[in-house]
Amino acid sequence: MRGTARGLLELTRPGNAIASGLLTVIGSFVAGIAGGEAGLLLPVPPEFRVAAAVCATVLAVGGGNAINDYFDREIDRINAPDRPIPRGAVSPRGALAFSLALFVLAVALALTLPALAIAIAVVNLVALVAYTELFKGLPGVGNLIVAYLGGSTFLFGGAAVGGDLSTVGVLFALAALSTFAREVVKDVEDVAGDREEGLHTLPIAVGERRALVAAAAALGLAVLASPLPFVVGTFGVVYLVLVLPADAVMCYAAYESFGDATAGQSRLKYGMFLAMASFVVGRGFAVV
Ligand SMILES: CC(C)=CCC/C(C)=C/CC/C(C)=C/CC/C(C)=C/COC[C@H](O)COP(=O)(O)O
Ligand SMILES: CC(C)=CCC/C(C)=C/CC/C(C)=C/CC/C(C)=C/COP(=O)(O)OP(=O)(O)O
Ligand SMILES: [Mg+2]
Repeated sequence: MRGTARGLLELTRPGNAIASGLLTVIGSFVAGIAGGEAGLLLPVPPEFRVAAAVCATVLAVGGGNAINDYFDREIDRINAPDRPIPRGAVSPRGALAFSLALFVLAVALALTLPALAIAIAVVNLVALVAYTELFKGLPGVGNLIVAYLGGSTFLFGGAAVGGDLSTVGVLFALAALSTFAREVVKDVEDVAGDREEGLHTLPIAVGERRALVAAAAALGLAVLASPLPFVVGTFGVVYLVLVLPADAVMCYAAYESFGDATAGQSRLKYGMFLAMASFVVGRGFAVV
């Protein structure tokens, strides 16, 4: 039983779910927490809406990850044998029921938010459910969807408080470009299992080297655009100082991916978390 509970928690990829919740908080603060009441079904105060949006994000990401592992249960015998379903900690039916329960809770919380936030939540939930079966096997399409999903957390947080989405839009682009790069590197890592399953991911369709060049180009664009929250947005100079080391880690990771995709995608994630920290601290210093 304890094994099952641990397996269920692992299915949600709690680190990613919590990080996504943090991106939502950042979106709310950057957009302006005192934002408007337009399009609300219920008269919910903005502070409660931030909490509801964060919890909806954490639950939706947890559900999205669990349903991905449900659909990937065969392929993960090759690509990820230690995941909870292939190692027997959780049954496929249990994983599916768990993910649906998380989605229902996420929708219930999203209904307390303005219309734009509800629309983002609905689009994201459809994308999360459809991703593995419909889009993951089309070259680049699945990667673009996960990139959109990662970036959309900022928009969701901003929309939850009815705030100004201009700087939030820049954060969306940075997160989406860097997530696209990492997803392509992850596909290079997974080529063996994906090929056996008949998927046409980007590296299978165009070759590993070209796919890695596309990933490096997307990451390069993100790094070049990373000063924008300072230049055209509301971020202070502390942000600029902190984002530079994050940029350096991500550039090195993209280079490393050409020799070792597993090490590259893992370092890329570390760089993205550093960038996320620079958003939090840099934005905080702009306020005081
Ligand atoms: C250049 C620049 C400043 C970029 C910004 C980078 C930034 C802040 C990116 C946000 C990405 C982030 C921390 C996302 C949270 C976690 C998340 C939603 C990850 C996506 O997960 C999908 C992935 O395929 C799951 O795999 P794994 O992580 O290997 O378990
Ligand atoms: C704001 C709201 C309502 C939702 C947020 C939605 C977000 C941020 C989702 C993040 C991306 C996510 C969790 C995608 C889930 C599916 C996925 C790509 C899981 C990764 O699975 P792996 O098994 O590592 O990779 P592949 O299955 O793609 O090969
Ligand atoms: Mg998977």
